[in-house]
Amino acid sequence: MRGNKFGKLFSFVTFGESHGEALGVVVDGVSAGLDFDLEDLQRELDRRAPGRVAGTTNRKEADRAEVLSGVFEGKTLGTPIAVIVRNTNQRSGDYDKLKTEYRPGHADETTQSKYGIRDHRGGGRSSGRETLSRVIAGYFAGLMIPKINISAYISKMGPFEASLDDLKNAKNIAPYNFPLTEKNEEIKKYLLKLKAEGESVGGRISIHVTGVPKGLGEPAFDKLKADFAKGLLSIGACVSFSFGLGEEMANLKGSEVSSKRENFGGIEGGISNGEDIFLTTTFKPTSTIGEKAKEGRHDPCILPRAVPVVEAMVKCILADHLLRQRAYGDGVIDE
Ligand SMILES: Cc1cc2nc3c(=O)[nH]c(=O)nc-3n(C[C@H](O)[C@H](O)[C@H](O)COP(=O)(O)O)c2cc1C
Ligand SMILES: C=C(O[C@@H]1CC(C(=O)O)=C[C@@H](OP(=O)(O)O)[C@H]1O)C(=O)O
Repeated sequence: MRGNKFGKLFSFVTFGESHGEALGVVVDGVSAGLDFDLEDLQRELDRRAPGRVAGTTNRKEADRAEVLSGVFEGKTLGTPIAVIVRNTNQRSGDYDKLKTEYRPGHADETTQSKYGIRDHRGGGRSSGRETLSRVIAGYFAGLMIPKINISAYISKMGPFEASLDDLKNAKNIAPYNFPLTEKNEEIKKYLLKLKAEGESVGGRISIHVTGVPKGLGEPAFDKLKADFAKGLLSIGACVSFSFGLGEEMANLKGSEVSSKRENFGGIEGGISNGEDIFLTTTFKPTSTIGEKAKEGRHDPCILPRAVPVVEAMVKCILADHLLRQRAYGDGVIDE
């Protein structure tokens, strides 16, 4: 099975299955001498971890990061960084039926027919649990881009909608990552009801990035927007990506779209223009529904726990492009 590596100069390989021994990541391209803080890394993992928030999966995992290499006396060494997280709370019997019963929209049928073998337990390699490895990579990417700030939030989840202004007015949007935190109790009830009914719902995650230097991205295949698309669409259950006004552009005239540079979301010609970046991703409703959802431990909505994953992928892509820009020495570096 190929395609386990992401990035060019800042790159990482993720490994592990949801019901195996452990999952983890090897991150390559992290500069030497950066301050490493295990508590900060753990905080990022905790934001995504299962079993913490009512109305998400009940699988309780400590998700403790074990750093195996690449860090010495609180600093990065510049060598490959390997981190693992052990699985401790698998309930593999929940998946017995799924050996042969395939869930529309999940990876069961396509993986089985492509490889002739799969670890069916917990979705195996295709579990949303794989994304803990991305969160670890994102932590190290963040060390590489200290001047860039990335905030992702749920802009739509079922009937709940929020805007960037709502985010700007909010202090701490945990645990649901929805900016109108006064709705948290309602959200909890809504998600618990979906769970009890074996139903699921999708929505949108929006991302606001500040402090991005001008000049990241190349004009043809390595456009910054193209790498965002690939990185974000590679997150399980993400079904679309857009930037700036995105899909709304289909309904607008040129004079309306070009009236504000902001409408292009900080990327023109595939290259960052030095302004804030605005991205949007859509997530489908969780594929495990009905009796399988009621019997098992699933997220009735993926969005609350996908927010830190989205932020991590954006960090990795920006760190990679920043390194590429420095290395190629082609064009102006505006840092
Ligand atoms: C954080 C996170 C949690 C997820 N939780 C579940 C879940 O509990 N049940 C489920 O069926 N899918 C869940 N998914 C979605 C599956 O992982 C995803 O559908 C699967 O990897 C197939 O990929 P695709 O949907 O992109 O085709 C989750 C995804 C993420 C990112
Ligand atoms: C364990 C996690 O989420 C899992 C993602 C997932 C899926 O199909 O993607 C299915 C469930 O797995 P299990 O049945 O083993 O509990 C979720 O709990 C996690 O994100 O860490």
